[in-house]
Amino acid sequence: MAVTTELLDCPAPAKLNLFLHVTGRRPDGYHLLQTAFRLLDWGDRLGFRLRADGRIRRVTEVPGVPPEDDLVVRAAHALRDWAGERRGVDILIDKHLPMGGGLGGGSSDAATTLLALNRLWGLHASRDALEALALPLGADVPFFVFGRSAFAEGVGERLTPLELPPRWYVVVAPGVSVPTAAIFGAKELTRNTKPIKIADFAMSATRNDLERVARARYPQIAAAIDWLGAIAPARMTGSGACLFSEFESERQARDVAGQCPAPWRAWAVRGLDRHPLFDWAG
Ligand SMILES: C[C@](O)(CO)[C@H](O)COP(=O)(O)OP(=O)(O)OC[C@H]1O[C@@H](n2ccc(N)nc2=O)[C@H](O)[C@@H]1O
Ligand SMILES: Nc1ncnc2c1ncn2[C@@H]1O[C@H](COP(=O)(O)OP(=O)(O)OP(=O)(O)O)[C@@H](O)[C@H]1O
Repeated sequence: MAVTTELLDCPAPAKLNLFLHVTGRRPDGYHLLQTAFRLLDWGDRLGFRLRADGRIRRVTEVPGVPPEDDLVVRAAHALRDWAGERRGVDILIDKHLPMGGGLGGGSSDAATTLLALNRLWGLHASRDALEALALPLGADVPFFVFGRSAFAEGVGERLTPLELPPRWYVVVAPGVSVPTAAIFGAKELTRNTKPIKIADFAMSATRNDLERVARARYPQIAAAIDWLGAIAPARMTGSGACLFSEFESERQARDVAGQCPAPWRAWAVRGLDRHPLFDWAG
């Protein structure tokens, strides 16, 4: 029988890939990347309630994602098996991030689950241990556990902290959902960008190598990048579909977001330096 306890309410912030270079491909088909991750002050919210009976249940419907496939459920099982924990949890999801948006919504939900259950179950797992559990769940999940702006290499799991200036972003969702695997699998994708040094990272000297493929396949993405790009330099995040521009002030960002034509959606959001649950890993 479930025990009624307090709900632990936790944020699952979005990320942007400020740039994304594809530098190679591993024999297993996964791609070697260089990217700069930035957390955003905007995301999903998750609720966790302890269960004494050992069951792990997602108690909210997420359209298109059966509970057994949900990364939050898979993350909870991975952590419980690793720790030998006997208690369970009910998980509520309040989705705000567009799915298949390149904002890392599912990955961030999974990382928040690892961080929250580490606390709820009193496991005291180290950040390194949580990052190791995170990687099999998805290439972006270790970054959200790492919890700071980062320069990432490998498939995204080799993370170096990156100091970034305070910035605002306009994020535009062009109303399509992009399957990451199809973009990485495209024949026309270039996979030989020369590696850069972390110290050489600058927005103007980098790009998103996945953007050309996504633009060609999704005219809505091309049209939205062209609209935003006429106002400020604009770029796709991750494998799309969302795109963004960077601004120094909230006022500029809000002004541009307010001009976004329907049916596209736009948000003005602040870049974060730290994940709000940063202290929840040892
Ligand atoms: C595009 C990014 O969001 C950039 O941060 C990530 O590289 C994708 O991370 P993710 O959504 O967590 O992706 P995963 O769930 O691990 O992988 C989805 C699929 O994308 C492809 N994939 C992903 C990451 C990577 N470095 N190389 C790949 O080729 C693989 O076909 C994989 O089956
Ligand atoms: N909790 C979850 N929230 C969203 N998607 C989930 C979740 N669990 C599993 N998924 C699956 O993951 C897929 C990708 O969703 P997500 O929103 O993370 O994409 P994304 O923002 O493009 O991610 P990335 O930037 O990491 O490529 C969804 O289409 C869905 O099938």
